[in-house]
Amino acid sequence: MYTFYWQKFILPFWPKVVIALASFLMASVAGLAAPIIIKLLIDNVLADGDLYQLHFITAGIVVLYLLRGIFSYVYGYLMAKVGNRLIERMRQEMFVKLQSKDYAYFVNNQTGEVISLFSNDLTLIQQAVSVSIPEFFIETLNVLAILSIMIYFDWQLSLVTFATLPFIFLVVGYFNKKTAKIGMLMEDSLAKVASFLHQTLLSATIVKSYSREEYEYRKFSQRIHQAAEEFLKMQRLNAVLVPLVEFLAAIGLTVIIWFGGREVIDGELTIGGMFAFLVYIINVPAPMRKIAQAATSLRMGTVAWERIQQFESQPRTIFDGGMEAPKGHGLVEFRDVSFCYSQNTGILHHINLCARPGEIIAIVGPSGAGKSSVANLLLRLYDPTSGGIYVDGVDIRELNLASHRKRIGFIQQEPILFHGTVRENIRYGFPGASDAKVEWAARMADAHDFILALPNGYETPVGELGGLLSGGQRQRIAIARALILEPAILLLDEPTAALDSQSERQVMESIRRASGGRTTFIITHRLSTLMASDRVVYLANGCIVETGTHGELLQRGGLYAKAVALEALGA
Ligand SMILES: Nc1ncnc2c1ncn2[C@@H]1O[C@H](COP(=O)(O)OP(=O)(O)OP(=O)(O)O)[C@@H](O)[C@H]1O
Repeated sequence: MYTFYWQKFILPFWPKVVIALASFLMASVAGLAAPIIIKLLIDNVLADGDLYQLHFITAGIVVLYLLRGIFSYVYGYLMAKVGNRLIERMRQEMFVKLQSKDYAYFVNNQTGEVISLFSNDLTLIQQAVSVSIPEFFIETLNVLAILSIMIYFDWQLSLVTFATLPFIFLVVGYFNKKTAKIGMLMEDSLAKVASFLHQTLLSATIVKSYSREEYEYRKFSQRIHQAAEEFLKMQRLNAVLVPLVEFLAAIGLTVIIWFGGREVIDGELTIGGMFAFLVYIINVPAPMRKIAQAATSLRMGTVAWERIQQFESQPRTIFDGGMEAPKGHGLVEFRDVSFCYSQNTGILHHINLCARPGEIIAIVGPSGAGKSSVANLLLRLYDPTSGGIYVDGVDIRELNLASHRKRIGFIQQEPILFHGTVRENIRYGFPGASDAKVEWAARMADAHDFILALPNGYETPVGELGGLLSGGQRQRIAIARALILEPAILLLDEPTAALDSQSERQVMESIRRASGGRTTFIITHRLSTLMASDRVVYLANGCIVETGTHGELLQRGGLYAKAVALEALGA
């Protein structure tokens, strides 16, 4: 945390940080001077009845507090500015890191917890860095300065008064430890609430269709109740801490009145000196509380920092090969490919497959056979455990990831459209595409006519995740979005599974048109799609068990023919 503080906060912003800290020091010095002025006022001005000095000192007090106000403002403003800038940079850096994460990271981590890293954890770091660390050091200096001035004035009275301080330290330290512990639990609970909320938003249709609102409400309430309980515990601790510290400080005050009063009566201390002492000791609890709060917030910031470190340091497994993908026709070869996800035993075994440009290959098989895993490997979301995938004769691990993926038009069962217009969505992968190109892609995907019939044509907003369009329309826009890059390979994972038969016909028509001249893989269980393919690859338990045209495989009477007869082609 401290290396981070130095490298990310002090070094890049040092002029502002130095001015801010200097202002904070000046504001503290102005605060420290006040009791000395009170002493002057009582011992010299009031005792001598000097009216001129009284005016002078009164004006001095106004100026002193005005300066204190100005310095506090400069400190607060500059620190907030630097803190915001730091967090802005960190968010940008984290976003870049997030986008470069392996696909496996997104599968294995809860979205809400990742969002919480970007919101809660960064806010904790901002608080620690721009408020707590400077406050911790400067308020410590402040307390030390108060104590030194007190010793300078009257070391005996100081020592008697200080006898109460260790108790204040002990109490503050104890509460500090407890609050930090609860604070961390609270952060965890809040991250879980965020995660739950995110899942609820994503699954709104399921919750509604199963009428599980009450059940989800109860689960949400449980989580939020836990976070609220922890928050209450924290507030209760603070509520005890403040009066306790004030009580201990009041004991110090009583000591000064008793011991200092005797010194005044004996003529060893002036009345002004005793007042100055009282003002100083009254001023001790506030910085002590700030130190304690700063220490708590520092601890929470450190935990948040560790969580972010963990997020940033998770190793990647998919590396960019660096080589630009050569312009080719999209000849795809799986050469003896085997694969397993980290926690699984073998998923794919010795897959050998060659798909030529212009060919439509249907991948079929029972659920869990490994069909989507084949797609994941071709997209390089994962790498094979052994063997290799070659496109136009080059191992895809040697290629630049983006240039490889841009050659593949990937279409999923449930296409994700972004909040924006139809045109923006089609242009997503090719921001510089002309309107004519967008229209070309839409025509190729058989989407142009229905787009023109929308209220604002290509400028019609598609709604959150494309919710304002029908499933078939969303799918055809997704096909247009893939086609605008003129990919050599089309990869379709159950593109019509979620559609009714009329939408399926329309989408199939657009796929047929789109696949012309490209190497096309369709993972499907629809018979109509299978019959349109040039070759069927039947997968079972991660192995290719049969391959041939639909007709050939039916004639062979093997597993595929049995699956067709039983209408069990996998999903
Ligand atoms: N990200 C993952 N991490 C670990 N295991 C996974 C992952 N994705 C899939 N699997 C496992 O790998 C096996 C093959 O899954 P895959 O999704 O490739 O099958 P599929 O044939 O496409 O199935 P379906 O037709 O049901 O979609 C399954 O046993 C599944 O549990």
